[in-house]
Amino acid sequence: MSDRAALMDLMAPIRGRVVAASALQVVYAVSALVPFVCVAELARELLAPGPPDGARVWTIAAVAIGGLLVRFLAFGAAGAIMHFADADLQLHLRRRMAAHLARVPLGWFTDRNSGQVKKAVQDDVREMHHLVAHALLDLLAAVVTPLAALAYLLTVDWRLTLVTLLPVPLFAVAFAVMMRGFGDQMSRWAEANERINAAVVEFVRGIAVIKTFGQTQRSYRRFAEAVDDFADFFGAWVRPMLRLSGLSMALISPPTMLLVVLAGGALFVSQGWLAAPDVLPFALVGVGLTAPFLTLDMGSMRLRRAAESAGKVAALLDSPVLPEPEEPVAPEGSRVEFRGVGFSYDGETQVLREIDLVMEPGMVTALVGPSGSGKSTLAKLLPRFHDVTEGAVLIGGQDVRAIGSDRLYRHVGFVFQEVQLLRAPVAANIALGRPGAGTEEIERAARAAQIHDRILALPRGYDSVIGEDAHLSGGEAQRVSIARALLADAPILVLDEATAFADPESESAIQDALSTLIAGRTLLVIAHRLSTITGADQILVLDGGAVGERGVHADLLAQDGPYARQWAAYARASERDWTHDEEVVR
Ligand SMILES: Nc1ncnc2c1ncn2[C@@H]1O[C@H](COP(=O)(O)OP(=O)(O)OP(=O)(O)O)[C@@H](O)[C@H]1O
Repeated sequence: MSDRAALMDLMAPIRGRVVAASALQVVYAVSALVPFVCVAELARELLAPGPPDGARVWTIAAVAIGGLLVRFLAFGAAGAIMHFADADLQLHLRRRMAAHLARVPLGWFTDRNSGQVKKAVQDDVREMHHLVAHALLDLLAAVVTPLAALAYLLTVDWRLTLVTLLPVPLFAVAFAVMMRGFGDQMSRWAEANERINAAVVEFVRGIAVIKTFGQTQRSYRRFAEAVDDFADFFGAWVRPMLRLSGLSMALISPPTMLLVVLAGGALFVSQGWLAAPDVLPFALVGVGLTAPFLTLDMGSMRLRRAAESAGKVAALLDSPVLPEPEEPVAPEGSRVEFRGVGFSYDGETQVLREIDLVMEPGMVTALVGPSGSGKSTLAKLLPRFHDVTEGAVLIGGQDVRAIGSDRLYRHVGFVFQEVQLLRAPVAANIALGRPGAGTEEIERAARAAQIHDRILALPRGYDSVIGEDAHLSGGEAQRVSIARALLADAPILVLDEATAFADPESESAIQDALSTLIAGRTLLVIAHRLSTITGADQILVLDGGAVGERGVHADLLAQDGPYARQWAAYARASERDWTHDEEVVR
């Protein structure tokens, strides 16, 4: 769907009101002209030879006042209707987006997509507001008033009307020359801008490294060069354009228009083609004929931007949702089974293939393997962050796709690397695990997650709002999310153990919290710690998306394959870490 079609589509719920407001705006735009026309007509009447017609004079005066009244009423009504319609549209769109986002797969919320959501919900909807509430009506008035003026002038004298319009073709030529190669120049402009941005980002991001290695001058030079390039290019492009733009704008400016009208009028009167008072309407109304050329440019740019934003909102609303089962089933028990599971993010690259895995209740299954081998992807298929592209994932004998999401999350808890805390009180953040949980239960979970004391030390304890009066370290945030999972008390838990490495100070606290969390649960863990790996009931060694080896630690070591080699590397690394810690302590 094109952006423009998307815009029309999104505005469908308020179409009726847009039409009504546009009609009122047309009335406003025409009536805006009425007082000027009346003054011109009055002058023609009074200056005409012979005594003025009193009744006609009064009628003109009445029409002028009536026009003024209608103008104000129509303007107010059109604006009010559009503003109410706009408020409804924004609410409607944001509700639609929220409803849609509640149904997209959890795995869709990557960094990129979250940024996109923020932009669509805030900026893009606001951009559409500008269009609906302001630009559309302004654009309409900018076109209708001059058209009405043109129609009126044609009734006065069509020849002088044509003369009045003389500057328009000249303006068109100057404008066309100015816009030659505009597309190319715009893309060069964007490129130059991008280079500056990249240089700024490099400079700011790397500031610590840059300073440490004494590279400030060099890095700054790159930024300065990018800025100089940009300034040169911009100057070369814009200088001749400014001259042309000045010329074209001067051609259709009111003084030029007045000059043309008066010169043409003088000629017409001297030749006896027109009575002198008949020049007056042209001087009063004709001068504004070219006004839309000045505003149309701005209006059409806004329209384009709003259409672009609408395209992004539509794309968001179009992102595929996770199908919910019509008649959800209940899993019987918490045995987990991956049956011939294959998965691809993009439909082309196979990230997982032919995964078979059974996890009996209470069993610890460790996933190991090199970076990119598919551990996180596999783990995330269980809480249905994505749907498998081949095979099936079953819990308690039921396909996860047939279990309603509410029930699924009561069965499967997860603690992943990217800790998600809401801007809400700490207690509410923990209670997400089980809405309706009492204070006592929340505190018990926090205590078990080794975070209770830290929460009490916050300015308002459990009522402190995350991100406002509660600023938690990475490790503390992890413990809050562990408390949440503890409270949810799901029998199956998916865990990325790397969480434990994020914050060395609280590592042992996190370890204790995790041991409490995993006790007695069926656990699928992306394992990083020797103790978890050696103690696991089964270890899956992933290699390029397939299961390379599987078994318990001792058996795998005895096989002397990839696992044994990886293990040797782990052991060396952790020994080194340990020695390092010792040194620090000493
Ligand atoms: N959201 C995504 N969209 C597309 N491809 C992805 C996405 N997430 C991961 N991948 C790709 O899938 C493959 C497996 O990634 P995955 O994160 O599952 O591996 P991993 O074994 O957990 O790696 P690590 O130990 O580094 O976290 C990689 O090639 C990765 O680039």
